[in-house]
Amino acid sequence: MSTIFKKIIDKEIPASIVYEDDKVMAFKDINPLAPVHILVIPKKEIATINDIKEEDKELIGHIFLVIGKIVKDLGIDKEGYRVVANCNEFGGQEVFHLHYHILGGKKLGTTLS
Ligand SMILES: CCNC(=O)OC[C@H]1O[C@@H](n2cnc3c(=O)[nH]c(N)nc32)[C@H](O)[C@@H]1O
Repeated sequence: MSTIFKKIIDKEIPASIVYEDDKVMAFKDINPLAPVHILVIPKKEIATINDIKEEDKELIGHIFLVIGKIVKDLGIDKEGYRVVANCNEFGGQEVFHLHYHILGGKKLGTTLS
């Protein structure tokens, strides 16, 4: 089942893209919860963390290197930021296309639940 993120990948709907290569895209969250709130997604349609396969390990590693590049480009690498991935209902996942949230730009609270 296609998601709204697939439409963003296919440029069918707009997004404020901050990074793109052949395997990964990053764009600003439409409902930012912090001064910096970016979503980093694989272009490959992987629904949740549960669906990541052995064959995806290079891709997942690449996603984290892209996160490292984005936070450096934004100048928030040293002050700090949060990377969050939600899985399924209890994890609060709303869009079933794997995505990593980068939250930063302010001191974030410690509540993790
Ligand atoms: C709530 C955490 N669980 C989750 O699944 O996060 C999905 C995240 O995707 C965001 N979002 C939804 N639709 C769109 C859209 O069309 N465009 C953009 N740029 N972001 C979107 C939403 O605000 C949420 O933070």
